[in-house]
Amino acid sequence: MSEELKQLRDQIDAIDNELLQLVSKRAGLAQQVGKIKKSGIVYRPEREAQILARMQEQNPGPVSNEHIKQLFTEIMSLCRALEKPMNVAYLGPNGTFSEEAALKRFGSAITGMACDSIDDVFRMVESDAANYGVVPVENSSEGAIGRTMDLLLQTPLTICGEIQLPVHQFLMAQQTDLAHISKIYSHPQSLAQCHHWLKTNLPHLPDSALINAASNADAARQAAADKQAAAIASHRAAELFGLSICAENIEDDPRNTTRFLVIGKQTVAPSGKDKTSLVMTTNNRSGAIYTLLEPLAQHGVSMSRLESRPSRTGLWQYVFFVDLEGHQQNDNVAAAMTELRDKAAFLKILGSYPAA
Ligand SMILES: C=C(O[C@@H]1C=C(C(=O)O)C=C[C@H]1O)C(=O)O
Repeated sequence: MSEELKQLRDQIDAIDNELLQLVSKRAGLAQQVGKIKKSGIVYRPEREAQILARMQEQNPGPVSNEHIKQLFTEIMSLCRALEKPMNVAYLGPNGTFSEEAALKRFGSAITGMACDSIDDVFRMVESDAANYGVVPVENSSEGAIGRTMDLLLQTPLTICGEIQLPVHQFLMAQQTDLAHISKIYSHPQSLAQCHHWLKTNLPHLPDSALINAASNADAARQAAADKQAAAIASHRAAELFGLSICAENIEDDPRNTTRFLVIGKQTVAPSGKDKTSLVMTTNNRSGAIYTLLEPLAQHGVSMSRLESRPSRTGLWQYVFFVDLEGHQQNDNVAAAMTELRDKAAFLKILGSYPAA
């Protein structure tokens, strides 16, 4: 080994020793914080969001902000686990984008609970079998996930956070020759997201060869049992089921992103950069939606999302899901909510939480 290399490695070893001492000291402090928390609620999304924002602001480089965020998410994950172990439910099986989203937010020091359906994720949290749930709510190219929105309307749970996950789709099979593929399994939303790529690169496949699966991970499982089949799924699914990657990033829109919500039983304090989600109905007069949006405009509250869903209580009646900028404890949001309570036939605040 050259003298220069040895010197550099000696310095790295010394820094690792210091890092280990610092991480252990931090973990000890988190344990003490855990003892002070009387409510028993360990996870504080607003505090974690502030720490991640500060670390990215102060990041001197050369490590990217994205990697700094991952590193500190992991450090907080292990500190949290020392306060109290945490169960997080998500749409399974393992290898789905929902699992990826859960790990992105909570880090790896959690017990993951893969559920069979979005309904089950809600049930697990409602019954306290899980502390938190992670559910998909919208995709940038395919729009809203209707089931999640319908369940949000009924549930007593609150939204504690949001996760934006760039969704990259991979074509995977037992071998990598596209000519040998006679069918492709995937979740209908992933098939739709790769429509153009499939038509261009596998023109010999009829539409009947594109087979709906319950999830992308389930698609990978089926492809692992059939030599002529391929699956469209996440990179993690290929690893889990021992499949080879035939093509990467085959989504038609490279900015393709899915937004997930964290659901739980707590109200989250303001972080300084928050969102508030609510659902409301009008009294069905003409111009009624204008009446609902007017208080927001008057109090200078920006709306980042407006989505309507059939109300299921009457034909052509709708509920409106609205995301606002700001926390319900902010003066302008609180004032707008007070007015809305008077004007809306029904209003439910789903939660305020740190903006992703
Ligand atoms: C240590 C705490 O508990 C948890 C762990 C945190 C951390 O590791 O920094 C931050 C917030 C909480 O989710 C705390 O509330 O300060």
